[in-house]
Amino acid sequence: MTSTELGRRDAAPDAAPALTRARLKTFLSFYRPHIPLLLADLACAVVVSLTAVVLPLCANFVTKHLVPEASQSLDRIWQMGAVMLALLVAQALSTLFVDYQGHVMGAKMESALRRAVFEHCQKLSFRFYDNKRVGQLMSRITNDLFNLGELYHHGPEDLAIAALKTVGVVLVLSSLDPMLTLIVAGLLPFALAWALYFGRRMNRALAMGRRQIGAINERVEDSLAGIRVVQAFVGETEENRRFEAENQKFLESRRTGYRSEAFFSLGAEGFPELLTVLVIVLGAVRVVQASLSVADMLTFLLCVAVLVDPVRRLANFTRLWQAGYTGFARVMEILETEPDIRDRPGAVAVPRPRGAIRFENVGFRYQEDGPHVLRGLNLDIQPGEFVALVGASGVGKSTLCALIPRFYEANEGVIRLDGTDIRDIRLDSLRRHIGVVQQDVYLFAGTVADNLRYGRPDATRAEIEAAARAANAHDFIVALPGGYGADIGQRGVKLSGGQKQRLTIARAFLKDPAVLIFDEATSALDTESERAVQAALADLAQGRTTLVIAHRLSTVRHADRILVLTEQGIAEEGTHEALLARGGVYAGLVVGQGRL
Ligand SMILES: Nc1ncnc2c1ncn2[C@@H]1O[C@H](COP(=O)(O)OP(=O)(O)OP(=O)(O)O)[C@@H](O)[C@H]1O
Repeated sequence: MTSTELGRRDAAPDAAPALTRARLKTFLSFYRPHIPLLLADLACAVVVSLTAVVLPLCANFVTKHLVPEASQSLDRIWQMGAVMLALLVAQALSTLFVDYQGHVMGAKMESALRRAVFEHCQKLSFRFYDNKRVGQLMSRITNDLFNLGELYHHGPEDLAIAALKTVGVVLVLSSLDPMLTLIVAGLLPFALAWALYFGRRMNRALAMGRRQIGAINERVEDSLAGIRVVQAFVGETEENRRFEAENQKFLESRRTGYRSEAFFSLGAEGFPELLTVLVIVLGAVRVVQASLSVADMLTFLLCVAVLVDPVRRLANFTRLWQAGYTGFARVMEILETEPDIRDRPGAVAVPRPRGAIRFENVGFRYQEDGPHVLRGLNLDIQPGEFVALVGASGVGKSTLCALIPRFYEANEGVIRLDGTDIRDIRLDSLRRHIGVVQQDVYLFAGTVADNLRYGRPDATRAEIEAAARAANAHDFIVALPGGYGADIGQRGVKLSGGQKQRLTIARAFLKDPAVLIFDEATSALDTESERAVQAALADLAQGRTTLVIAHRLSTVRHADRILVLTEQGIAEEGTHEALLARGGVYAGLVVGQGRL
């Protein structure tokens, strides 16, 4: 399945997907590590069901046989009392086990699947995330998996208890009065149909509610993450309106859900009452006709109470199945999405490369049927060379750089690092040797030190400080309240643009890559910050191959080589002076920026 297909699925109605044999097999396979617990859970479910059936039988025995002979059997009544108490204890202990260990089993399965999904998400490429909404992914990893955990736990137990109780009770009742049993059992399908009908409507509304929660998540995330833009554009009213539209849809789904739930509960509570009245009236008639004893009628009444439980459980199972299986299918869609960028068979880890990069006839497009962003591109970069990439916005500078660490895979041609096709190098090894300082700086919520250490978790405090000094960041870091331990806020909001960029440079210093890709920030920094960033970059570039996507021509001046990218490919290359003298595209760009 492709990530585009997945993106479309999120917008599709939340219908439960078809249950195929293969899917069911996969669904059940997650029980495998928990078979002992599952069997214990089922054994307890058997105990719960049998005790529920045996207790009315005990009552029957006491009222039918022991009470009439009370003078000789008081002791036996006490004994029966003890037996019933023992049954109750067994039932209580089994219920306790099912409620506790059964839930733990479900939670373990849920958490293992959540880990698998999260780990799988880490492997999926940029292309997957280009087509995905984080809010919807979050709702798969949280809500969907919660529903699945519930199904894994309650599903087998509900089915086992419902089946055993129904069969047990019907057997007991038919041994007492087959005719009355037939009437009582004849009502069961109606009760079930009621429960299933309203249960299904309730589920549909619940599913709609879940989808709406995903949409609300998405809105909240988008709006709050972009709060600066919202406030700068005075977009609060529009944001509130868009949020409220989703919120209202959520309310509507809840309203529909609660209406069906009310009818569902009406059936769940009304059905036993109806059966009780029926058994009292018809039972009394049978007693008067001497075809039923009062003791048997009492047993009937006790059994009717037991019989309600399977109906409730079956309705509950359909709800769990609908929510859990839909969740399972949605989660499997992620797990079944093959990472499109993987290690080739036989790919190897390489030692620190010298840093020669070569593009041979490289072509790339983002969508299979989309336009080429790069086509027939040839490029040779020497180890240690400082190369600047310039060109109009959207010509593919960032794309070209993203192909080197294989964030995207070139569709045509070969890219080599020190002569080796990068697809023959293990992905982790390749990326470990390449440092990327992205244009839209991403810092994690946490402290300065945590962020710097990201590329090298074992870095010592001295190494972190050295990297920060090299990136011209040390002085501003120590001036922060808390210094290296200062909390920088979500995505580093408490720092300026230049400070954030210097932190990412320091992070790259610590990683010490052989190849450095620097996508310069387009947003203008003040002169001092720019100078600090430039000096840091110049230091960082020492002794490594550096590819800079330059938006400010001051970055370019001292480059060993400037590549001018146009839609037709590399149109010009040379030093700043040589290209100026040539009076071509580059000279035009320089004039356009008002700098010579
Ligand atoms: N993830 C993506 N999915 C689809 N198309 C994309 C994606 N990223 C970029 N593009 C398209 O590819 C083309 C090249 O984009 P790229 O970001 O490489 O240009 P650039 O030269 O780096 O631009 P800028 O100087 O503005 O950063 C553009 O037309 C852009 O719309």
